[in-house]
Amino acid sequence: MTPGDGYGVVVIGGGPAGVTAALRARELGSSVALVERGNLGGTCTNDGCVPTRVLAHAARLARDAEQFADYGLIGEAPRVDFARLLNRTQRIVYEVQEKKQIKARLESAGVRVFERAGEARFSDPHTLALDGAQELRGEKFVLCAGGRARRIGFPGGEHALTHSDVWTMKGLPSSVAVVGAAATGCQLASVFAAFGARVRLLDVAPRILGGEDEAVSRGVAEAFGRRGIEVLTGIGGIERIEKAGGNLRLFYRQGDEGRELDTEAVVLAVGWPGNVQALNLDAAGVRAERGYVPVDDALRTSAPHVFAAGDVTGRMMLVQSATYEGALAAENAALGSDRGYRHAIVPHGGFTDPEYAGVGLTEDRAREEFGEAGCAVAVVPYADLDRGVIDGLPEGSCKLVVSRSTRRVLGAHIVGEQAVEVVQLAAAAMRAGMPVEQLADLELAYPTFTSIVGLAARRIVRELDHASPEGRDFGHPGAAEWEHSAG
Ligand SMILES: Cc1cc2nc3c(=O)[nH]c(=O)nc-3n(C[C@H](O)[C@H](O)[C@H](O)COP(=O)(O)OP(=O)(O)OC[C@H]3O[C@@H](n4cnc5c(N)ncnc54)[C@H](O)[C@@H]3O)c2cc1C
Ligand SMILES: NC(=O)c1ccc[n+]([C@@H]2O[C@H](COP(=O)([O-])OP(=O)(O)OC[C@H]3O[C@@H](n4cnc5c(N)ncnc54)[C@H](O)[C@@H]3O)[C@@H](O)[C@H]2O)c1
Repeated sequence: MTPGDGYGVVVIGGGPAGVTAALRARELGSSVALVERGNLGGTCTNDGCVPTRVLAHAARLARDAEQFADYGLIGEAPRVDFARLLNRTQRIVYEVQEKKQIKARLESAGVRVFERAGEARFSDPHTLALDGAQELRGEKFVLCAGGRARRIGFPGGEHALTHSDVWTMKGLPSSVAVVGAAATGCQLASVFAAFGARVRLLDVAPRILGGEDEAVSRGVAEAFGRRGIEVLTGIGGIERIEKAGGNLRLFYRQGDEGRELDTEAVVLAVGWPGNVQALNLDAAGVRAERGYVPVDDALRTSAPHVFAAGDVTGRMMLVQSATYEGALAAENAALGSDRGYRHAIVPHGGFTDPEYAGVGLTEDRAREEFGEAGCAVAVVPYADLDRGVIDGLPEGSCKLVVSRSTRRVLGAHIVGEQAVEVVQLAAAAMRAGMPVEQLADLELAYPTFTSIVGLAARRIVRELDHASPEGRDFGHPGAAEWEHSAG
């Protein structure tokens, strides 16, 4: 490729990673083109975070209405009009698009945008073929093609839906079997249950939310049980789906036994492979592995002129990480630099009821890395919070994991109201390298859910003080706390 021939940086994908990459590369002076096969916004705006969060908000409103009578409010308990809710969901996706004005923003920054351009595919290392025989040449490329819901092959699999099909449902199914109990599956199970559907949640893994701290898995599973969601973990796999009257019959294995359940809908949430196939990566010399594009810490693929960011790398499939990676890949592509990065402190969570969240090492991982005796752990129940009692939401707990030698926070894992917001405080403390004593000292606002992080930190400080040879004896841990529960 000769200088002046084509764009300095071509970005494939108009989701969070691609849009950030294009803006950053342009900011650094490159000529930039962005190709999106469909609508700008990616899974995040169109099919994932935004519409899912709308359903979670509606579920929250329905749940809050259950407290009306307790708080002296008179009114009928609402029923869901699912079709209307899905209209609202589409409306909000549109409003978020309108708010962001992604195309105008890219274009005013000087990015050439090819939207609804069909699948881009490499025809040689520096050329992309777009639908309609158009060609696009680039010196460097940033692959931000995201991922898609995995489909598993079994007889009758065509009767199963994915989360993308939920947006066009005609009405609320009376019963749903959600297969896959990680972030997507748990959120879907939670909202369907909140609207009154009978929900069965199945997973081959021994526990739901298998990537989270064990306390989070247990806390959410128990809470789901209290809400009538049947959690079926450790299944041997799905065998087939058959039509049975107006319903579906799902056959699955549990140990040596074949089992079945009848349900109106089956939704698969069994994984999220990268969108690699259509890209014809071989033509660019880019290696794909197990459905993703592997990258080094500088986000470089196996071809030195091609970078990748976001879900397509299979590293950390979250919006905040996709945007970080998009910016970094663009810098390395535009500047020819080699700056590396590994995700370490990534607060994340799910908008289930109750919410869950985590950041840093799980307790098990921390004990593996720092030794059994190297960690101090406190678990504070939400019931200790006055705010939990005030709002009638005492369910959940906050676990804080701290290194005994450095006194730094290694991880925080929360189940309970506003958990995804609360965890950000622990993340900030981790990023600042704050000793747990400083976190314990913060005069956090009362009465808030976030103050649970302070309670956990103070519990650990007391424990560490007790344990140190020069430590002073403050008496029973927790005795000097204003917020506590006798239970
Ligand atoms: C149900 C659900 C809920 C989620 N909720 C959250 C949440 O609450 N918080 C959070 O942080 N994350 C959430 N996620 C994850 C989040 O959506 C992703 O991590 C994020 O969208 C990744 O951004 P990306 O830019 O890498 O990919 P995407 O957002 O998927 O964007 C990739 C884009 O590339 C385009 N593309 C693909 N192939 C081609 C091609 N060959 N040519 C041209 N264009 C192409 C696609 O059309 C797409 O627009 C959720 C995911 C799901 C499925
Ligand atoms: N709130 C959020 O931030 C949010 C929400 C949704 C998704 N995401 C992100 O999107 C990515 C994909 O998440 P996901 O939940 O869709 O997929 P996942 O790959 O994280 O989990 C898939 C689940 O399906 C199970 N599974 C696999 N095969 C199965 C089978 N044959 N039968 C039964 N169970 C099976 C796995 O054990 C696992 O629990 C994740 O990285 C996640 O972080 C984030």
